[in-house]
Amino acid sequence: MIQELSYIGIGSPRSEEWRTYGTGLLGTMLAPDGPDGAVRLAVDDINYRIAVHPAAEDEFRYAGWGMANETDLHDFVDHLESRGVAVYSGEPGLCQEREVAELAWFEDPWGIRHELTWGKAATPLSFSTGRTMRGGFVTGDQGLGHVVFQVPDIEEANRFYVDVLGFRLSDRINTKYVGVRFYHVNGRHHSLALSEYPGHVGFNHLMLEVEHLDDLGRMIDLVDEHDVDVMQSLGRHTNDLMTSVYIGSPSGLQIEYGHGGLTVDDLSWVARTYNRPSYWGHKLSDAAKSRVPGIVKPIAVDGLVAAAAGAPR
Ligand SMILES: Cc1ccc(O)c(O)c1CC[C@@H]1C(=O)CC[C@]2(C)C(=O)CC[C@@H]12
Ligand SMILES: [Fe+2]
Repeated sequence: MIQELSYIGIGSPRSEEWRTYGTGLLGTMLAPDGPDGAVRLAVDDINYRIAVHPAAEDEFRYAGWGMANETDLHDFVDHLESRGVAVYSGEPGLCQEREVAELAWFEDPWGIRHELTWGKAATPLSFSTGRTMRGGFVTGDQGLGHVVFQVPDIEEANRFYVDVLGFRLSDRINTKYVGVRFYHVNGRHHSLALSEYPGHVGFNHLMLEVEHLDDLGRMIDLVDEHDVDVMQSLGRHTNDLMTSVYIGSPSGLQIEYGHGGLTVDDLSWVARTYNRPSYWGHKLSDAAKSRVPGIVKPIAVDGLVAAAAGAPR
């Protein structure tokens, strides 16, 4: 079973800007660069959890999921193969770069790459925040945070992520405009959410949760000192009760910066359907309305690009 969201990687022409964005605004810690010059950021004593690889265009590269141990990883790979998923084992050089003991990877039906790992390197007492903060990030047995992908077909995605990968549904939010499903793999209300976006596949946001409301408030104060837009104003979500703000980044994806998220207990949890995303706030800014929602690409349909075939952008 997948235990946690462990790390993520993106590619970006503006990777260098993540040094000041990551430390001065997010409050993450700069870790040593990767072998390709990737900017790497730590949010706790795990050596790094966010990698921004230099690339010609913004792209989602991979999400890394942590397994409990080597037996669990091997059993899970066997399970995936029995369900017809092509799984590739990570070469020693790749394991070294990700700083994990072992790695296996596969792609979802639309090419979103997932890496299954165990034994990621940690250095006790190594973490300190990149800017002055009252506390740190909420990680531990809740993992890095959560990732949200846009997929062209939410029902097909649900079959893959739930029936094959074992993500557990926390709840759904269905509005006039969008359908989103939220999934947990540990106490965190969701480590993964999927939003339906016909004709497209995308990476909308990474959520990082801080222990103290003050550190969310101060981040909002600091936005003006960086070349960054607020995409959704401060608000509180109906399902996970998270108080958060969404900001842009140098690389297309958004960062949801939150505090006070709910934890779930599988023994008693019952999935609900909500008809609105937030109790209050989370107003879309003009910047958000004028921009593509994340690192979003049209998917190929019968050799044509969906956008060219008339799908909504
Ligand atoms: C509604 C909600 C609850 C908890 C969260 O952590 C969270 O990020 C959200 C917002 C999800 C958000 C949305 O509702 C509108 C459509 C969005 C912008 C997408 O296309 C992906 C994320 C989606
Ligand atoms: Fe979120």
